[in-house]
Amino acid sequence: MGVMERDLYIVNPVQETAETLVRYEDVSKSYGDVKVLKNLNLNINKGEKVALIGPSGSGKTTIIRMLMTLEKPTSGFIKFEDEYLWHMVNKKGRLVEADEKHLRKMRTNIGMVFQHFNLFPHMTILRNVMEAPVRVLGLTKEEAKERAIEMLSKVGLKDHLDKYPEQLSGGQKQRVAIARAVVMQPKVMLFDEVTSALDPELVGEVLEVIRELAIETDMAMILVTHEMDFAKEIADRVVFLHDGKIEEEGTPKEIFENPQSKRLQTFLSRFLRHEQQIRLSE
Ligand SMILES: Nc1ncnc2c1ncn2[C@@H]1O[C@H](COP(=O)(O)OP(=O)(O)OP(=O)(O)O)[C@@H](O)[C@H]1O
Repeated sequence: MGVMERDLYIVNPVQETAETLVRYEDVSKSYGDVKVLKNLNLNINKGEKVALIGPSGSGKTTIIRMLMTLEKPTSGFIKFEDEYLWHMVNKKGRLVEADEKHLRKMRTNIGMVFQHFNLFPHMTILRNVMEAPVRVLGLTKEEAKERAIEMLSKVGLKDHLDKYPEQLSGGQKQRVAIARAVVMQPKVMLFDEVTSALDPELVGEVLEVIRELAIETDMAMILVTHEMDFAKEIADRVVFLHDGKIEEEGTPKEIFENPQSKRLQTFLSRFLRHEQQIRLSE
């Protein structure tokens, strides 16, 4: 790819196309006086797998929490297909703040897996996965059960349906959490550092499940991750954030093999040094 094309890609003109699923339009987020996201413009296409990388505090988690409707943007718009997430058109045809009903409807398109599994401790694994399809989608118990068993089989937990979360390892719990989100058939799945609370030997099994989902499904995925090899392998696009802004973005090959900005180069070299240290100490 020539230099000009690459430069254009970094600048990211974020044109909306028929393929656009999610679009952050000039989105800023502040906590008090602290601006943690600064005029973010970002397109996520249907089915696209996007990895968000960057130093601690650069705003990665905030980006996906706003999409999950857990944090409200201070300014700007988040478009989801033909609608806005945090806004809706009222009877007079004006764009106004979304009400709870609108947010609830929009949320059904979005699935999220957190660092900590957030399973219901008093429910079996099967009930954990069946609960939302019955309550939110209105499926019958039988339909939800069938769907849940299929999903739990996919993540390798068919033999644990009647167990409770406390009887499972961290890796298994995280696989249940993934099944619980994916069973809703969202259009986009959000993964927020889903392996960072796990013992190192359990990381692989969770990444493997996500990798398979990435290959098999046409859901879009946004992953906040510190697993660079994983990002390299499954992402269509990698977005590097620094201090609340997109500093650089590109294909994994561009970002990891030919980083342009000094900050990205520094970030990656620190990361590699850190990984080498871990390997040496093992
Ligand atoms: N509820 C909150 N109140 C105040 N400040 C917050 C809140 N949530 C996040 N922040 C701040 O916003 C900034 C961005 O946080 P965010 O979690 O999005 O970063 P991050 O890139 O995901 O970092 P990390 O890799 O450490 O998770 C940080 O400085 C954080 O301290």
